[in-house]
Amino acid sequence: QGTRVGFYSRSCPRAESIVQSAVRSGFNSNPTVAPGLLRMHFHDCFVQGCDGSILTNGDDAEKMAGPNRLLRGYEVIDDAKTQLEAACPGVVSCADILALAARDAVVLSGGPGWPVPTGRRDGRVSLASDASNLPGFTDSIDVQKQKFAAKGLNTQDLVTLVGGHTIGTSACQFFRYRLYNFNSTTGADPSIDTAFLPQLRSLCPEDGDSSKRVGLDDRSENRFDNSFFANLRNGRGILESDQKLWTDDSTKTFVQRFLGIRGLLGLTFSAEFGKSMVKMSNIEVKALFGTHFHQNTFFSLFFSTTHSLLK
Ligand code: HEM
Ligand SMILES: [Ca+2]
Ligand SMILES: [Ca+2]
Repeated sequence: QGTRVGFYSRSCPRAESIVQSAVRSGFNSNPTVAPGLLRMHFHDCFVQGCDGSILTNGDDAEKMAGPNRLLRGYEVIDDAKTQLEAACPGVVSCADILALAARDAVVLSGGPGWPVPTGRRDGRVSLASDASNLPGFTDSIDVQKQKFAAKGLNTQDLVTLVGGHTIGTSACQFFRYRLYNFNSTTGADPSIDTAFLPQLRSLCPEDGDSSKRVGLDDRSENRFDNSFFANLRNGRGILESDQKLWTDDSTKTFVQRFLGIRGLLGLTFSAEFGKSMVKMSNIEVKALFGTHFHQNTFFSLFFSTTHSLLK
């Protein structure tokens, strides 16, 4: 794929620990940067590949697009970049900082760690109009699957990665329409647990503040755990797109497997999450000479040569 674990082990040996300490100190002063950084990496990878394009400033840059406007944690990436430039000027890409920071954010939230392949090049293109690749909260399962498949991610990756909603929050604006006048018979989206509905309505009143935030994983928004999937089973998903993972048979099986439903081959969320994250973080990785093949060839030649020279 053009990336490999330990890419900076010679050129900037402290790279990973510098990112980790920046994420930790950002998290200590504001824990919401953890979900923020995980989501930022996802939004980077789905637009122009994992190339740091989400970080570019400008009136028409990606970060100005609707789905990106509420991203959080930019200050943590800036802090890590500043420290890395002091330690190893011009070596570590912003795309790699995002990939490492997403992993570190999951670990700080009590989730799994995984080795992050590095060696991404930063891109130069960042256009708000490209953000239409990103999945939307009203997307059907078919559309969600198509958008993930377009990035080389299968149905299991979709369910696993959306499991990232085990941490973090959503503004009322993205799901309030499910609570009032959703359809003429019941008033609310019928897939919402009837015991949960009054709670959601009091958190997001019909004429209330649309920027008010509600945990995506009810009662476990700070903990990277399995609870998100149990909430889907119980009709307690917050986003329409999340709750549909339970109504559609093709995705429901994976939710059930994460829940360890009897008769189905079990899947361990923490282990699968790391694997799917590595796949996601290799989306359209920029190569030095235009193709992945060339980049791989270049690096393996380069490293085997330097290695034998150093021996
Ligand atoms: C069908 C796919 C997805 C849709 C439609 C979707 C949509 C959303 C929406 C609408 C929010 C609320 C944003 C806000 O109010 O600030 C959100 C939050 C979040 N998303 Fe997703 N998402 C998807 C997949 C993913 C994936 C693959 C990841 C990571 C692997 C992810 C990680 C997060 C996190 C961590 C938050 C909380 C952000 C925070 O607290 O600041 N999402 N998502
Ligand atoms: Ca990108
Ligand atoms: Ca959780």
